[in-house]
Amino acid sequence: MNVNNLIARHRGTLIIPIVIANVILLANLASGDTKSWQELVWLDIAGEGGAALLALLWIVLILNSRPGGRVTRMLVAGLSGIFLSYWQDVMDEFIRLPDAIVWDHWLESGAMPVGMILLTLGIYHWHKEQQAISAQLIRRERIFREHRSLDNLTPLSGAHYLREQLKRELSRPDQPLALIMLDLHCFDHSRRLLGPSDSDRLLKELGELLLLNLRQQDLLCRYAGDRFAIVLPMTQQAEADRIACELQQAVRHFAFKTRRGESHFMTAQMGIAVAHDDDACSLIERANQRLPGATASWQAA
Ligand SMILES: Nc1nc2c(ncn2[C@@H]2O[C@H](COP(=O)(O)OP(=O)(O)OP(=O)(O)O)[C@@H](O)[C@H]2O)c(=O)[nH]1
Repeated sequence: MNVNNLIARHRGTLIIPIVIANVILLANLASGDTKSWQELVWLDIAGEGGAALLALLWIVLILNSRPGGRVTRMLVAGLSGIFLSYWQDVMDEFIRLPDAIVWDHWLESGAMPVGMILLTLGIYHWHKEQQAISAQLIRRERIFREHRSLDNLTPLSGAHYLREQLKRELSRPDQPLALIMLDLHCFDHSRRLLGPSDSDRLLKELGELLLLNLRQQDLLCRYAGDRFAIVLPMTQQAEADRIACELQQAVRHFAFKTRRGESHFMTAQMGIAVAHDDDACSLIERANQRLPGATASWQAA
């Protein structure tokens, strides 16, 4: 946990419970008498003090794992209420307040339920937020399932994973399956123009772009170099043609930004094969051969 970073990001949110805790401490000291050593009940101090410290720790953990914003503020406000209620409880163990004072009871009994309500609302909105994030990530889930076969640049799965997945898909009888091979046009020229670092980033960003244009069930792999493979389960020729066309448009309109801030445009060529009594290798071979200018010997690394 980087404390400096945490303080820099959430200074405003952190400072409020700390200032209130100090005000409560001063108010107790100003209004009451300190208890003698013999009067202290150590079990209560440990229980209430421990609970206050835990609530404080939760605040720090939440701030450390979340960006700022409404949901984070709600969670912190809820936990702050719980923390301040326990904090006043601990004060009672050290300082005796006159019977005429009632604000300590209000603080002890009021801050806890208010804190709980705010925390519940915060958790509810966090859950909603997480659902939205999960919906975004679900398309990538297939890619991250097999970490062993990830390509270390993009990171998409490679040719080996592609063959495994094709074998699995082709073993299901009577289910149409299409494969698109997408090859960047003249990427060698782009690589020389952009340099190794920018051209690597281009491949990475292009992978992201392609993913965004695919359906949930589709699988994107980096077959080799500047060639991507897209497995389209339950897909006939017409649908595969439409998806290939959309991907081609997406690549064409992608304005990659170089480190110098210039836009670099690419085009892609497609080879589409729909499975008919194929095994994984023959389907890949046919899709590769349908790329414009393809040679039969083209193989993944
Ligand atoms: N930056 C970068 N370049 C790569 C990577 N893998 C392969 N390349 C480059 O990709 C280029 C592929 O070149 P070619 O196979 O000739 O393809 P092309 O230039 O697109 O030619 P056509 O496909 O015929 O249009 C080569 O220059 C490789 O060095 C990589 O991981 N990063």
